[in-house]
Amino acid sequence: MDPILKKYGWNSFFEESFKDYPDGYEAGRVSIEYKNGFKVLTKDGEVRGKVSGKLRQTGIRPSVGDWVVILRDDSRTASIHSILPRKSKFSRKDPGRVAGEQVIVTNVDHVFIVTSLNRDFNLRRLERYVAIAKESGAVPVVILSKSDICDDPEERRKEVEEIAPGISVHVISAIKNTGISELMDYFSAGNTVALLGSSGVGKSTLINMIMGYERQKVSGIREDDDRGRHTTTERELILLDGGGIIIDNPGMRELQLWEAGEGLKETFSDIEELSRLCKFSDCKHDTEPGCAIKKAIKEGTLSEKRYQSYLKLQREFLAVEMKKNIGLKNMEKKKWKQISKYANQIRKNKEKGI
Ligand SMILES: Nc1nc2c(ncn2[C@@H]2O[C@H](COP(=O)(O)OP(=O)(O)OP(=O)(O)O)[C@@H](O)[C@H]2O)c(=O)[nH]1
Ligand SMILES: [Zn+2]
Repeated sequence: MDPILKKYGWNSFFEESFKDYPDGYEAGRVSIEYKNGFKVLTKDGEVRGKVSGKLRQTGIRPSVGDWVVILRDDSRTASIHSILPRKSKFSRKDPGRVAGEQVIVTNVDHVFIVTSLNRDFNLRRLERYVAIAKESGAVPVVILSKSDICDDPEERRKEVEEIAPGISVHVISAIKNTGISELMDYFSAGNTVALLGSSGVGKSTLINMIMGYERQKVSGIREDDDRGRHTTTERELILLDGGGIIIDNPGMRELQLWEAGEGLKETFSDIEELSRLCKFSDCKHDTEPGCAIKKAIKEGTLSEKRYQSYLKLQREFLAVEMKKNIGLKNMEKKKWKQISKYANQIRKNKEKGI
């Protein structure tokens, strides 16, 4: 396996889907998305990648983090022929389309869910982020930041561990430089970490500390101005000196539960398990007798707030699913409209003898 690609996160999973490509095709990882192209890291350095006509037709666009298959035009430019299957994927509803999916980043191994130990601390929001992270296929890690301004960080840690069983929780302070060296274990060679969290929780500060220097804002880099290209996002996949990969990730703030069926179930596995104990298999956990959820709430083994949070996220998820279906139906309608228009045209041409 190529040692340089390995540094960028290449592994047997991607190798397996790449192995049947003929000679001349190369694998590379998308590190930045520009308005009309991508920066792709290859074993021979960076190239500027453009999506091939065939890939464009599929409607699937590469995202930061993707492993892509390229054919070079020359040493610095290449066309992107395909996207290798993704190990994990963060997406949200495309703000520009009714029910379009916008993939934000892919192939993330660990996602740091950062929340600060001040007013931002909110167990319900954490549950939501954990569900999104689980659904993506990445492993969630909770980072409780700014412990220096919290009276009882260990108490908060316990609360988080309760709602997110099995998930690692780290308490850190950038000011006091505590808890950060433990995070370095996640930056082993080839492992990709992305950060998720509200504005102001200290994500940039943490990235700077991990990188060991004050990183320039990606948006400030305008290396392509001379050719009229600009970065469209501030997202960048960065290789750390000590190995490991970090995706600096402003866009992840507005993530919705785009796809969260399994992620939601896993996050609330306690509730899912309880509901299996209800007397009726279609129990609405409302007024039915023998309801295990109502019983657990009454006995204090399940918190009412957690149950409400579960219901809320489930409603949100169902609403998105509905929108998706409406979007699909509209797409279908449009397609048939086009087909009948085309058929009419053919008929008219025939009548005219064209
Ligand atoms: N008290 C305290 N403040 C911190 C700590 N880490 C970061 N801050 C401060 O929190 C503020 C926000 O930090 P940022 O790193 O910019 O937060 P961010 O999450 O990157 O915010 P966005 O870029 O808006 O997403 C800054 O004023 C930091 O100095 C910490 O450990 N303790
Ligand atoms: Zn029930």
